[in-house]
Amino acid sequence: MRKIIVGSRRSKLALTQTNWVIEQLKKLDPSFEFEVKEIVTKGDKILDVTLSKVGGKGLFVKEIEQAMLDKEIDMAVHSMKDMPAVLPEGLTIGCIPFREDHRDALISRGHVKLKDLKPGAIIGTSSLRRSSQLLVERPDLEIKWIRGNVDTRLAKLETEEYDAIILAAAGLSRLGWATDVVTEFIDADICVPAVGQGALSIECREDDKELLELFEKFTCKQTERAVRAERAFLQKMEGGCQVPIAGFAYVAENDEIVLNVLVASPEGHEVFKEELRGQNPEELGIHAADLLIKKGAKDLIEKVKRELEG
Ligand SMILES: NCc1[nH]cc(CCC(=O)O)c1CC(=O)O
Repeated sequence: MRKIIVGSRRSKLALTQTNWVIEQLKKLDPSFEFEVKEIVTKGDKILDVTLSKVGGKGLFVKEIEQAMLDKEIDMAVHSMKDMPAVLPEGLTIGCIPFREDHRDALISRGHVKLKDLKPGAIIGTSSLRRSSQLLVERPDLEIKWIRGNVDTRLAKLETEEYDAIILAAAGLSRLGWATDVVTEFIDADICVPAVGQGALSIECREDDKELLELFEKFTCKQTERAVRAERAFLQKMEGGCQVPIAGFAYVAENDEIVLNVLVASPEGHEVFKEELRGQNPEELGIHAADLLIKKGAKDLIEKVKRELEG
């Protein structure tokens, strides 16, 4: 019997997701044994700065990927939205399970909805994607950076001066928070979710045929097509983390993929937004990026980069 070593970050969300996936895989095929190996990543150690300032997404994933290449672990479960657009050679996303709620969730003191928050209300988020889109709706809001894991942020809403915070609905539900902690689920047309938000990514070595065969049974084809479109968009945009980029796709009844994308300026003054439909995920994602680039999104990205460097 093969024992699969599963690498996981030590955060409660990461371990919860990892253990949940292991339980599902065991049900699908009881012939494997699993062992979790905890890995502390750079992203977990740096808690005092905005993520976008210290290198963004890759931080949570890189060390885990290295352990996989070194065969210290065989697979890992990541939040899809923490995955960089390009994977290291030799590794692959072997499985994308059914997607949870893709939306962002507003949690406010006294359960006051977004449109009813008092002028100048303080919103806790460290995501440029969320802050810029909220500012489009409510330019008067004040954004205050907040860090820490989901439970820490919820605690800060009680103890620090935030009027509201925004978190991914999926993270909340995976951690066992009932939906009634959420004041308002924000629809994708108001706040386009992060690429991959609400989905999981199970990564393994490209040549691990045994695992890939097992993963086949746990893959959600529709989520996979949607996420592939989103990630093709992300890769083609090459935005880095200083510019708000968002992408969300779903598969409609006729099997067509509907992809919503957004690139915006950090303050929400400039917004490039599109909705496209198509059958081929990669073509659709690239097409979406090309459209935004043509409208000026790439110039905006370059401008923001120059401002940060200069
Ligand atoms: N940025 C951290 C992160 N990475 C994945 C999730 C949770 C949910 C998901 O899978 O999208 C979260 C928390 C959050 O954004 O609220």
